[in-house]
Amino acid sequence: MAVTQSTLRHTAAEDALAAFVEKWSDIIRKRLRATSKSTRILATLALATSIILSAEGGRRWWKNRRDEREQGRKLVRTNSWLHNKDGSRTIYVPYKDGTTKVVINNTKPLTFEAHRRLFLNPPRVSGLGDATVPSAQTKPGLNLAFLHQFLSLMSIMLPRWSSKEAGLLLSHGVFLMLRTYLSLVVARLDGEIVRDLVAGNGKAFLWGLWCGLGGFASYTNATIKFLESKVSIAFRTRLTRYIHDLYLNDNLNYYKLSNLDGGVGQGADQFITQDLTLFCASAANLYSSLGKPFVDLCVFNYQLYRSLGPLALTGLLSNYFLTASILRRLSPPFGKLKAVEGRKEGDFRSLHARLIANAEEVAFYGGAEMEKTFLNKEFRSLKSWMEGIYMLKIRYNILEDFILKYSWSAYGYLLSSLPVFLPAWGGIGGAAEMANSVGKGGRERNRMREFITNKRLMLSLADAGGRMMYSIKDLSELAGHTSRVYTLISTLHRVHANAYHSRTGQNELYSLSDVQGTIQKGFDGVRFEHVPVVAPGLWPQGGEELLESLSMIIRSGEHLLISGPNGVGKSAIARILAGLWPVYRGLVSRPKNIGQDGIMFLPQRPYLSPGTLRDQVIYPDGHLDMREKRKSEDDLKRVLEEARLGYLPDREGGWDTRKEWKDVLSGGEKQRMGFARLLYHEPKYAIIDEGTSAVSSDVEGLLYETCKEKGITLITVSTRASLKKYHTYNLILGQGESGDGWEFERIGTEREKLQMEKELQDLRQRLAQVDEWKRRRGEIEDELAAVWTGAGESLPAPSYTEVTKTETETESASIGSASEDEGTEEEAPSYTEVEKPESETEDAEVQAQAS
Ligand SMILES: Nc1ncnc2c1ncn2[C@@H]1O[C@H](COP(=O)(O)OP(=O)(O)OP(=O)(O)O)[C@@H](O)[C@H]1O
Repeated sequence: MAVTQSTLRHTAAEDALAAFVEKWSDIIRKRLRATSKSTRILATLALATSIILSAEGGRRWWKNRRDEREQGRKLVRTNSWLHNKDGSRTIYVPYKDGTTKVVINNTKPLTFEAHRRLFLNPPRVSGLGDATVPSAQTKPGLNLAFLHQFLSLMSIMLPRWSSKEAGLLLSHGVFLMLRTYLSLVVARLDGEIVRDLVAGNGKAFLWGLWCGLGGFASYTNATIKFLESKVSIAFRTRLTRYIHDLYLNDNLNYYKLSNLDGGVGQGADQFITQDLTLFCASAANLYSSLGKPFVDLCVFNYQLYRSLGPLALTGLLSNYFLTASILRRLSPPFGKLKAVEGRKEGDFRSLHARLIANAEEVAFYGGAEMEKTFLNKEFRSLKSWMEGIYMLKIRYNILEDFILKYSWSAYGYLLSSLPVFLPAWGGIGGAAEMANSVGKGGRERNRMREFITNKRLMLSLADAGGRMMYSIKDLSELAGHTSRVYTLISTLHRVHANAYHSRTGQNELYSLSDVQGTIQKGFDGVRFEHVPVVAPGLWPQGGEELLESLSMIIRSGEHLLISGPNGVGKSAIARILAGLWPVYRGLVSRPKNIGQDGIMFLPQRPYLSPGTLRDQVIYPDGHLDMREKRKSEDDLKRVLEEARLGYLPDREGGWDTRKEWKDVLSGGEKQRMGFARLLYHEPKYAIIDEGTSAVSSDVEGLLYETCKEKGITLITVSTRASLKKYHTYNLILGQGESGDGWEFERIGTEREKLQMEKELQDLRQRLAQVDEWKRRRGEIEDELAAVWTGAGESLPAPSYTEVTKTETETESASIGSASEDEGTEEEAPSYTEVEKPESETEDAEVQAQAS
């Protein structure tokens, strides 16, 4: 029977297909017959052209894709990217077997300017204060400040309604609605299944079980979760790129943020990694966890209003407000607690990062115990803070459950009884009560039905309302994360725009609001005009003056040595010149940035970047920049040889080797790598801060001479006087009694000549004593000769080598026949042995000094 059925169905399907094909071929045939010959030729030509064109298009597309894949692989291998004409960058990231192309658009300066108002001049009503102290003034929580902060961040995360993020939010919303709709359909289906079961309708019952709604609902739920993660990562991408653009740019904000401003403490790492992630995740989660209950609340409230009347609705609404205000009043300040927790997490993490960065130094000192103490102390502080939060959460949860679960249900019964006790106010239910057209039994059944319906509604409503109320806690935690991210961005804006204004109207001396000097870029030389050298304090504190006023000028080809005792401010001059520290007064002129006509700084602590060996030599250039400069690997090899590092590519396994270079290279090698960079970039000016302290003195000389040969004007910061010979000028700091004086002099001037002459005079005086020493030696030799003759035999004075031999022989002889030999023969050579070489050495020394 079953077989017959399937065969039947099979033939029916074939028939239908045949009929379909027949029908359409008929139509096409008829149309063709109706068209003229020329139209047919034209159509054939058009078809042939389009086939040819699309084949060519396909071929080109395929070729482009292949080229792109090839380029991607190459760029990934060399760790570099493409600069596009509009300032954006194209990078390739590994994806599956190949690479995928990502275009990164830099945030435009105009966007930063537009946002500055939001972050530096918040509306007065938000209570965020002025730009001087961004958000630390206001406690993070559910207040207007939170609203302002959140909306400001939203303007970055959702820049346009046509952006990808808006699309994601929209589709997320659609799926959320779909889920609400599906839960309604499922509820109805539930009812139908029960009805069919009770009615004994097996076919309909099974059909109800097998309908594909379950699969669709699961798909919807999974998609909602997926879209939530997509929204979160899209928000995070926007914010991270924005922050990176503001953090890493020519204004050196990454240095100034922690060294001059201090608004975000030790650094931005915890803010950018942890707090940003938490903020984006909870913002995306809140959208879905608040969206559905909100829709439910609106729908169910309307239905209850219809069945229970206006009084019940007023009661319901006042209940919400009352509950929300009680919960808000009695809830601990979760926002603030979260913000402090974030800070403590950051401190703990940065201690670990510090240990990793300084592992070798700590290991040499054997400082594990001490470091452990620091780490445990920080962790204890974090742990007790978190325990405190959990204790507060328990109390809050008890209160929350009591109100939302028990008081609300009692209140619900009260509202459901309204149509019975106050029928005039009881909506449709009350009207039914008052109509009183049915008998007593009928009225009770009606009341029962109404009550059950209302209770169902009330339960759903309580669920939705409860979820909204539970979200109060999530919201205040979100407020904590929001405040952290807002603080970071507003501090970055403040550093970027240099927006330091004194609140009292009076500037503290040498604070960041007291910067009056000028820095001029593009000058062919280095010039300081009445510039105080000041070590800055963290805003709003003032700085510490190291030198009152410095004036000097260095032109191309004039090399300068800045010397002086430790901590006097030698590196400080380099920091001012590089723009790390502000020019508080006067004028600083310098060449433009790194480049052929520019200036390059070699810092005191050598820095090695992550990447290949090639990247170390060409830093801060990338591989593509190197190509654009038309430099080849042979050039790099030559540069390494000049820096006495020619063996590195062979030793490390080629230019593409990637290693933790800071551990692989020795101290001296790191410094020589700095010189290799200098010789690669060949800037016109270079500032070398203690750049050869770990390099042997013969190589040091060669490095200096090579740089000078290449036409690099050197400004060296060093305590080593031996470097003087490579320079034209010397700036000596730490002069005078208080140590804040300085002298700027030419090396090899009249004064220096006088000094040298004084030293020569000393030498001559010592040489004059040489004749005296010679006479004395003659006397001693005469005396000795007399002693020898007295012993009965005159021996020539033994040479140094002979002495060594004699000594050994003497030793063995003395072991063999200690009693036989008398002291005279053996003792005499040892006397001469000491005397002669000593006098010879003296002679040599004196001659060397004289020469
Ligand atoms: N980031 C900073 N913020 C504030 N003050 C600083 C900072 N860095 C250094 N200082 C202070 O500035 C002063 C000068 O430091 P600088 O590094 O210029 O000394 P230096 O003469 O180069 O010493 P050395 O020969 O030891 O390198 C020091 O007293 C130091 O404490």
